[in-house]
Amino acid sequence: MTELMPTELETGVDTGNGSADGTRGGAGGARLTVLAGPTAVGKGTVAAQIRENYPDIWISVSATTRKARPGEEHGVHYLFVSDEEFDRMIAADELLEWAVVHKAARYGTPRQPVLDKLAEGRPALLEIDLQGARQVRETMPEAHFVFLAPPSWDELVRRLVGRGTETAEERERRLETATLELAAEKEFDVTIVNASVREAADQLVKLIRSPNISGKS
Ligand SMILES: Nc1nc2c(ncn2[C@@H]2O[C@H](COP(=O)(O)OP(=O)(O)O)[C@@H](O)[C@H]2O)c(=O)[nH]1
Ligand SMILES: Nc1ncnc2c1ncn2[C@@H]1O[C@H](COP(=O)(O)OP(=O)(O)O)[C@@H](O)[C@H]1O
Repeated sequence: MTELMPTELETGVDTGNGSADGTRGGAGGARLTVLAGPTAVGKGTVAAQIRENYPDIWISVSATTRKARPGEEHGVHYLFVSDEEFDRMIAADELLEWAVVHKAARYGTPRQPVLDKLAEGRPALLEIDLQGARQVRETMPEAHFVFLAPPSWDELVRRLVGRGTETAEERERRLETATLELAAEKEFDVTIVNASVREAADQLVKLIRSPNISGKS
């Protein structure tokens, strides 16, 4: 695991030399980047910032069995599917990875769109939980694995409470999971500390566009 400083990130240069290893597109040297981190660290916020400002980066739309929240659109934020449809996707081997998250609902990454984007040479980003990141590491070890960390534990709790989308009981459960997730930081190639959303997003974009980190070929 490497703690990347902004100056190191500046040096990430896309050589345009793609390879045919399945995780990098031929034309643009695009590679899959996986972003994970504890609940409420700001994964969704950083991903939204990238979606808005860097349209060249493709962000995977996950399938989920959870209900849509007000303002969420099918096909934009998630593919909201029934339990039966999720079962079918698993049985048909359509998911690159999937997991039950926060003991609440199932989430999974449709495989084909990811492979299509990488084949086109377009950089692709998955914003998924730790269990999913571990599965992708098994099947696509050449991907970039990026851990988004909070500036401190207290700030993580403040963000979770401040978001106001969970009950006190759900928050307790998420914080228990967060303790385990923070301990997994060392499994990742790079850590980005999400102090400022803009800076974290910019650092992540540099990584997404960079063909190599941590000595990966
Ligand atoms: N394994 C896996 N986790 C996912 C996927 N999509 C989203 N997640 C994770 O599911 C968790 C819950 O996401 P969400 O329902 O948007 O709630 P929130 O991020 O806590 O507001 C987050 O930790 C996401 O990273 C996916 O396709 N696979
Ligand atoms: N860098 C940051 N500084 C302050 N607040 C942040 C930052 N990043 C995210 N937040 C806030 O923290 C809360 C959790 O962010 P969210 O993106 O929902 O987390 P996650 O997707 O990791 O669960 C939200 O209220 C969001 O506005």
